[in-house]
Amino acid sequence: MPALQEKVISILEKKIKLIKTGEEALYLVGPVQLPIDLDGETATFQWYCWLRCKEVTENFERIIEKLSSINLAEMQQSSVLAYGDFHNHEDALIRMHSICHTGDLFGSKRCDCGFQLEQSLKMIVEHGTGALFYLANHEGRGIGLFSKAMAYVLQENGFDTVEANLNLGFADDARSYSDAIQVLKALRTKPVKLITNNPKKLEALKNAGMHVSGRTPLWGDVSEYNEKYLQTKINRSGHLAAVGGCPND
Ligand SMILES: Nc1nc2c(ncn2[C@@H]2O[C@H](COP(=O)(O)OP(=O)(O)OP(=O)(O)O)[C@@H](O)[C@H]2O)c(=O)[nH]1
Repeated sequence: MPALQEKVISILEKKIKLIKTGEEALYLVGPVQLPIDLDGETATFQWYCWLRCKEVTENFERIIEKLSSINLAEMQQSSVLAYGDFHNHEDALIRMHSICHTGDLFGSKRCDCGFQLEQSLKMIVEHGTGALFYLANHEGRGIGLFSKAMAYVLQENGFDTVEANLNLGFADDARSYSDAIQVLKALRTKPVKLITNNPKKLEALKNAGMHVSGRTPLWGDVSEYNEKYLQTKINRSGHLAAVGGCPND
């Protein structure tokens, strides 16, 4: 093997972790220092990304060699931004954030996702220790971007969010947290406090054996554009309303 490749492999294999999940494996790469701008202040997170593979091996060279022949850009990967002493600190705040192309990237006001993404990062930094998991296979609550566009068309024709998903043949919520939880366990075993309004996320963590010490709600950025969406989350999807009532009361 040429010298450069050996060098590349020796650099990378120190930064890869194998997480066995039954017959398959997750390969976690990181940490990479990621300085992030939050309201003009720079906060440096430790960024990790993971990939699920059928092959289970500690010979990471095999995995690195395969990368250029699989079209990873066609299937987005999930990642996590950890902050502070995430492994050891007694008290950590975490967010399991479902990808939202329209809200997170475009700043769409039809949902509250973009607001929640930015706010969660700020809350984690303020808290001192935590992590934000950015779950790339969760678009549209697990239906994918193209189907979400169709769901939006239905919503523009009188359907609510839940009805739109159901009428397209999907479950209301098809998200799985299992890979993210495996990664969380690899990074931290101490208790976590979850930023969410969704009790299903708490259940997923508890059912997987994580010690969840509590929940921090996150409502906000209510507008005429997302009012109905937020109400539907509370009335039909089981989200816990803000203290004192619905977020737009
Ligand atoms: N199918 C569908 N998905 C949507 C819609 N608006 C936002 N989403 C997706 O919903 C996901 C976020 O789920 P939410 O139900 O808003 O919130 P949650 O993650 O369950 O709960 P929180 O932790 O409190 O944010 C993201 O993946 C968005 O892409 C919509 O109108 N239809």
